Parts: sequence; C-alpha cells; structure tokens
Amino acid sequence: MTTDQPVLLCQDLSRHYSQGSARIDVLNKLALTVGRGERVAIVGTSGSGKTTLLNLLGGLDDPDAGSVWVMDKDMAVMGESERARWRNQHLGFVYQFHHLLGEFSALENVAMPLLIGKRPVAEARQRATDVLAKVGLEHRLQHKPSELSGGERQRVAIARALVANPACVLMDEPTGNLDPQTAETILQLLLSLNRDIGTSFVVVTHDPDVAGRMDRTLSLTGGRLTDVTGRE
Ligand SMILES: Nc1ncnc2c1ncn2[C@@H]1O[C@H](COP(=O)(O)OP(=O)(O)OP(=O)(O)O)[C@@H](O)[C@H]1O
Repeated sequence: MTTDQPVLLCQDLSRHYSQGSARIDVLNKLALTVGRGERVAIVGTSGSGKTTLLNLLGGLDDPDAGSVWVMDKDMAVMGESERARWRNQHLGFVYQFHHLLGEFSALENVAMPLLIGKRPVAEARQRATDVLAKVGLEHRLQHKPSELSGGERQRVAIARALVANPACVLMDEPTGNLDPQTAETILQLLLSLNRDIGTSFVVVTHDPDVAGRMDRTLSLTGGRLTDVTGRE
C-alpha cells in the first residue's frame, strides 16, 4: 500500500431507477478519485443524483455497472459482511437525518461503531469520551438525542463518524438546518480534524461557503462530475 493511494476511487459508475415504464438514468459512467486527506465538495441541482452517489460510495446501494474502491479494495467483490466490516473500518458517515439511536446516550451512540468492530468496551468508552470532548460535548455524555439541541446532535453524529479514525468521511449537508454560528463552529471543527488527522472528506452541500472551504468542488450534472472549483 503506497501513501498516495486514493481513499476512494470510482470508475464508470452507473445507476438508474425505473418508475413504471420510465427509466431515469441518474449516474452515467461517473468517475471520482479522492486522495488521502483531500476535501471534496459535491454540488448539483435538486434531483441531480447526489444522494444516489453518496449511497453508492458508502456501499449502502449497489451500482448497475462500474466499481467503487475503498482504500485498496473493490466493494463489488466483497461479501455482505466483509463489506460492512470494511466500511465500518474505513468510512464515516454524517447524513442529514443523523440516525442517532434514541434510547442510547451520546456516549453510547459514539462508542457503537467500535463495539460493532468488537473493540473492548472500556477502550470504546474511553475513545468515545475523548472524541466527544473534541467536539465540545464533554458535558453531555449521558444525554440522549432527545435531550440535545440540533447542533449538539450534529456534533454527536460527527463524533460517531470520526471515532474509528476513518480514512474518509462522507457527509450530506453537515451544516444544514443549523444556525450560521453553529454551522461555522462545526465547519471549523471538521477542518481542524482534517488538518490534524488527515481525514478525507466528501461533502454534498448546497452551501457555497462550505464548498469554498474544500480543496475541490465537483458539480454533478448529466450523471457525471465536472470540476468547477474556479479559484483565482
Ligand atoms: N428509489 C427511487 N425510485 C425512483 N426514482 C428515484 C429513487 N430515488 C431517487 N430517484 C430519482 O433519482 C434522481 C436523483 O435523486 P437523488 O436523491 O440522488 O438526488 P439529489 O441530487 O440528492 O437531490 P436533492 O438535492 O433534492 O436531495 C431524482 O430525480 C429522484 O427523483
């Protein structure tokens, strides 16, 4: 394994949906390479296929054709459980509806990926405590999601995405539905984690400010990605 190996690599990725007799070709031979520590924004109009792409990258859905490589492995050739393990080990997810488990505390939610990965309970709890402190929630460890604010829940979701030290975090509008100040705090936090740990990001966003703080902006149009970074 070389150090310049991409963390994510897609080739010829295609996905369509059928609606009655109609066929919607959402992704059409799409290509994407995300390097180690690279921050990539994905933008596109509503319905252009951003969620479809994110689901394929995360292995939550299968392409009609083409491949998704995570680190040095082709997701298509893995069995279901091996793929789940690989994903758990190398990818983190921050989706809009953060899917925190309502009956568990912030600490338990964040420790969950490590426990699923069969790490010892004491180690998982310690690591979850440390990561929650990093996102400024050391005083909210025992709160359940319903006892947290929207911004706090989003920070718990980020802590959970980062707890296993993934190579890459896939994010869908990580600052959506947050007030500007909380959004800025969360963005700063993500950028500092990228700087300190070298975690790569793939961020789907409608927010030009978020996109502008990534290394590259790719626009999803006609089922493919085009670089629209356009910096001076
Ligand atoms: N399960 C499905 N069955 C049929 N069509 C679908 C299905 N899921 C998505 N689509 C269609 O595929 C297209 C892409 O959807 P997708 O959710 O990926 O878009 P998006 O870019 O994430 O949109 P938004 O910004 O509005 O969230 C849309 O036209 C949508 O209607």
